Amino acid sequence: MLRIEGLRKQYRTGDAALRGVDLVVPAGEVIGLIGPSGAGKSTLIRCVNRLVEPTSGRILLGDDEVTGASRRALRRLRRRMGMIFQEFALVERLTVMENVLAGRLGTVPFWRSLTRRFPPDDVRNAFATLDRVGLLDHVDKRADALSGGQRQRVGIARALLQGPDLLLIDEPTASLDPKTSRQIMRLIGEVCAERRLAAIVNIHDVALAQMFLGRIVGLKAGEVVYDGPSSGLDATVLTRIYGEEDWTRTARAGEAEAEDDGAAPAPAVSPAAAPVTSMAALRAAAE
Ligand SMILES: Nc1ncnc2c1ncn2[C@@H]1O[C@H](COP(=O)(O)OP(=O)(O)OP(=O)(O)O)[C@@H](O)[C@H]1O
Repeated sequence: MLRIEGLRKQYRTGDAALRGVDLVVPAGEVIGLIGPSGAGKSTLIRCVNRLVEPTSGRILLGDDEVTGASRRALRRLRRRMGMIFQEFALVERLTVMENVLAGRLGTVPFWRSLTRRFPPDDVRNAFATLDRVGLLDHVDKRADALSGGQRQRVGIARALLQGPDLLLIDEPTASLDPKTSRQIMRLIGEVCAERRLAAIVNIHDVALAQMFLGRIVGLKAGEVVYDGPSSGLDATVLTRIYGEEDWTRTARAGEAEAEDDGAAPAPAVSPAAAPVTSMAALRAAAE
């Protein structure tokens, strides 16, 4: 569970990006964070893992306080937070498997990374995770040979391999076509439910958020102006969040049925150990 209490962020420039945000995300729940440009969505996500230092307030992951944690404690806490990015953040010249194993770099001893061997359990887990996200046939492909949807699946698998309690997901579908976007959103919802992960998805596409996420938090000028079911996102609420516009079509689009994407459901395990070609690149990606 993630708990945020009275979170404020004032940048040195004087911008008050967050003005007292309270939010609880239970294990297994994925919330959609929406709001106009500049509302504070990215700041909120970055405060949770303290890439941006909060000005005041408390953030707790389970029973552990993120705010005020020492550098060492923060490193440990960050391992429990998987990040998924809009631009995927893959190492282009490395394979799918190597990119996914990068999710374990924070936990393997340095000598193992030098010998380019990961513990067999990590490798088994990587195969099972790649199977779960539908990429088992692509483990040896280089990242730069993948489609956008496949790249995002690698990003999801890498975050999952960390064994996180929380996923912080920044615009996961911004560079994807509409059908692939639906597949990725569906996959995120499924894996979070299966693994009881809390997740925050920063998302601009309101209809997509409404279609796949049960709960929506609307930010405006650093304040939560809506926190409720996605079915409650009607024209009045959208006006409160974004301002005046004809919202009738957006609100209706979110009610449309999602299409089936045929994602592979059953995990299979392969025990082979994977050599890693560039540990420096993997470490860079993991930091
Ligand atoms: N590094 C920074 N230094 C100073 N001000 C910043 C910084 N980052 C963000 N801000 C300001 O904080 C406010 C919130 O920005 P933030 O990027 O969190 O919004 P957002 O909702 O994620 O916007 P978008 O949807 O466009 O990404 C804005 O006024 C922005 O100008």
